[in-house]
Amino acid sequence: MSTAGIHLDDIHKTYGSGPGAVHALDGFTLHIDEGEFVAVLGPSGCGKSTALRIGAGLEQADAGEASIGGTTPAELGATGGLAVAFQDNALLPWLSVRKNVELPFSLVGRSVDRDHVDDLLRLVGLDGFANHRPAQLSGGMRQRVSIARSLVLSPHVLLLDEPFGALDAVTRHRLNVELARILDAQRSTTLLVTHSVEEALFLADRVIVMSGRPGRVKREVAVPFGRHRTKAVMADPAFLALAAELTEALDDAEVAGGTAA
Ligand SMILES: Nc1ncnc2c1ncn2[C@@H]1O[C@H](COP(=O)(O)OP(=O)(O)OP(=O)(O)O)[C@@H](O)[C@H]1O
Repeated sequence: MSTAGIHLDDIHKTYGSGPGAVHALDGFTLHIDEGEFVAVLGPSGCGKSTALRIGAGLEQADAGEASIGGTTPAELGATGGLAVAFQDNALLPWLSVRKNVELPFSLVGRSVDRDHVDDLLRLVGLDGFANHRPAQLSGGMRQRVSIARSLVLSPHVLLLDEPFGALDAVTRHRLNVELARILDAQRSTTLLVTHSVEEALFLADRVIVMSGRPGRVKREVAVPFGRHRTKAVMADPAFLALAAELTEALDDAEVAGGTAA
């Protein structure tokens, strides 16, 4: 087994009980190799975030096993080896941009690496905003702070739950390019939950399509482009063909599983 690969094995998860119980995952299995980037697509409510939260140790599976290189996600998270970024960027409003990005150092009891924080702020285009508070930033800028914070400890494992979902298309694409560049330098094992087929294909080494709830892996596509992708790849006939294939698989999953969350 790889040292920092993500292993979700035969995961079952039901919320609640009785007639109102929601069967979110039923035998969900996903293995991500060390350094690999996997994007997960699926109908709304199919259990994507549930799978990610179980992989992050934020939620317990009813049955099945979540492990990362032989340890539990919670143990890895406690040492800073695992980081999560959500769409709701959850910055602390009373702290500056810099202090928000530095926060994970104190959470794991490490001294702040100011040079690394400076590098990250530069990489996400926020070096002129280090002393601003979140309320003084646009939504896209706050999202970049959140991304920088998730990367600051150079985590082995990065879990991204729709981190760009609330952004306009132009900002979203720019952040996709920035993230790809950062992950080129810092090879975190990455799981991205997204609703965007193009985002999945632009960023990932492999794309998974889940079925409607209870979610299982329904389709899997290896992305045949190297890292160092530029916008031009999105016009490549192979990219367009894969985007069409994944969109169809997603439509089929919605029809088969219904969309009620
Ligand atoms: N804490 C919870 N309590 C009860 N039900 C929950 C909870 N979290 C998720 N669910 C339910 O489990 C199902 C799967 O939710 P989940 O958030 O994993 O789906 P998703 O695929 O990420 O959806 P979306 O794409 O809309 O974000 C949904 O029906 C949701 O309502």
